[in-house]
Amino acid sequence: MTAVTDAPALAARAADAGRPRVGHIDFLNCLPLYWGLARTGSLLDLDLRRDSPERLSDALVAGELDISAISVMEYLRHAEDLVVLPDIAVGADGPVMSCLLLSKVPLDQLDGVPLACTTTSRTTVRLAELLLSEKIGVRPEYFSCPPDLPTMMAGAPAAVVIGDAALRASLLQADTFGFQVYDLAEMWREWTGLPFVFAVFAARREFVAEHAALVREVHAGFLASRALFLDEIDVVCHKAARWAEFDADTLKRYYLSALDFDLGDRQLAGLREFARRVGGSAAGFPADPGIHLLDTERAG
Ligand SMILES: C=C(O[C@@H]1C=C(C(=O)O)C=C[C@H]1O)C(=O)O
Repeated sequence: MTAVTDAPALAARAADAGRPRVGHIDFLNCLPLYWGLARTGSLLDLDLRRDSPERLSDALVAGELDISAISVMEYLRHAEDLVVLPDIAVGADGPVMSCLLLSKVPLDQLDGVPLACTTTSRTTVRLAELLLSEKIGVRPEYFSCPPDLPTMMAGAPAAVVIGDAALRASLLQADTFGFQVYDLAEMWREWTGLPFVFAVFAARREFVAEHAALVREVHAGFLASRALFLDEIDVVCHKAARWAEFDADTLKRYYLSALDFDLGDRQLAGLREFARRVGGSAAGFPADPGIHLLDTERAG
């Protein structure tokens, strides 16, 4: 794994350049952060890469980024190399609206049936597999597919989708394709009573060791951005509705009632419960992984 071995050198180079390399999920779910970073001017202090979650996850693990959102499955696999930023995440404590299982047949009929999984997700696809095997008692034939709904549904009666593609599928395309929509965060909540965390924000451990104050600054910038977004939510949703496919009320519902951007004790309990249920040698991480949180008071 050359990329991982080179990571400290890459991190040192980035810090020399003065701006940390930060990964940002290019979905509507992370618009709150982007809005705030742009409004406060913090955006100019970051070397920001906007990309889909699976690519950002790989880039953080490879040391091509210093701080990034990372899909929880990838975080758990590389928890030893990463430090989690507290109080911020992408999750839900009930229906999330954008991490969905779509199916043309009842879920208990999915045994042995092809099920298309979006290539953009590492966590939601694992959550779907967990719920289907443990809660519903079926084992479909999972295959990866780019997040294009016609292609996914041409090859299978069911699909797992996330992000904007999932919002589009449930809000705009369900009638055309004739599937039922199952919200995976809602199913998790009913099953466990806990919130679900899909992505955390993490910094590479050696980057924190060398640039703790900078990481704390970026973290504070994220929290301030989210707060500013919430103050200005009506304006943001009206502006975003001009170019997004969804109206302002739908966006506001997504940000205020569906997504949960916190990472506190309850969310960490949800994350640990997920690790307990899916961890083991096949997953590539233990059922009880150590979660290192950034010390926001002193050096990280
Ligand atoms: C809520 C969401 O959370 C996401 C789900 C992810 C995954 O399944 O791997 C990764 C990052 C997040 O974007 C979403 O994409 O809609």
